[in-house]
Amino acid sequence: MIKLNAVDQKYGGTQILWDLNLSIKKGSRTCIMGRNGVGKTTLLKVIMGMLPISSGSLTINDLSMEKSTVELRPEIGVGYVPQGRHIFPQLTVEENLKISLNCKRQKSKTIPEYIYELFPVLKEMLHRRGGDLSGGQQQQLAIARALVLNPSILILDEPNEGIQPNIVQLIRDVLLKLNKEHGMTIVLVEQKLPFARAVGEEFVLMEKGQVISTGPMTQLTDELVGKYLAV
Ligand SMILES: Nc1ncnc2c1ncn2[C@@H]1O[C@H](COP(=O)(O)OP(=O)(O)OP(=O)(O)O)[C@@H](O)[C@H]1O
Repeated sequence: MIKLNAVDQKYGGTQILWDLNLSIKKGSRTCIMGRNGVGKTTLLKVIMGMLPISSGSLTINDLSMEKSTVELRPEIGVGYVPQGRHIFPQLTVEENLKISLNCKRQKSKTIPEYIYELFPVLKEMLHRRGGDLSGGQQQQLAIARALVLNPSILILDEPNEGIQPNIVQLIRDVLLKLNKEHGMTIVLVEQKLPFARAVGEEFVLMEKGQVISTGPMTQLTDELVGKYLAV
């Protein structure tokens, strides 16, 4: 369970998140939506401990996280796939994956086989440099790298940005499988409505740094879409 209560966040003097309240259930698939610049990425970075909060509280699995840094997230089972992927271009696919194994939580020092079952292309390209992969392959690598630590919560920031349709489908299927078969909590920022509807079972709508509506995806009405998502 991830819980934010009355969270404010500022970049220098500019306040981005305002009195933000949010509760994400264990085992759910939650899609955070809203127009460009409303604070979706900032919210994920706050959850990840990459940005400090000015006031309010953040708990993950009932642990108080306001003061804890990003390094603690893998230790408590939170995986993150950042916007833009951020893989290491000079390292091979295998080296990119093995970097996660340095985390203390990880007792085994081998890459779990199920990762290659989810993303077979990575096994074929194990010794290729990350920077030489296509955008879609890099995105698979970014997700796989987060999965190496067997997280119980996986947080993804626009995993489909600039990705071709067949890889978008693969990512959709992988996220559904991780949730349904591994019980993983999935939290994603997604702009594209069809993908959000296919993967999310809960929606969170943001506007001007606040959560203004939440509920089951089936209740994301055309009126809400028109008001808060349509450009
Ligand atoms: N490092 C920063 N310093 C100052 N302001 C920032 C910084 N990063 C983001 N912002 C501002 O914070 C606001 C929210 O940005 P954020 O990236 O969280 O929005 P978003 O909803 O994820 O947008 P998008 O859909 O375009 O990715 C924007 O006005 C942005 O310009």
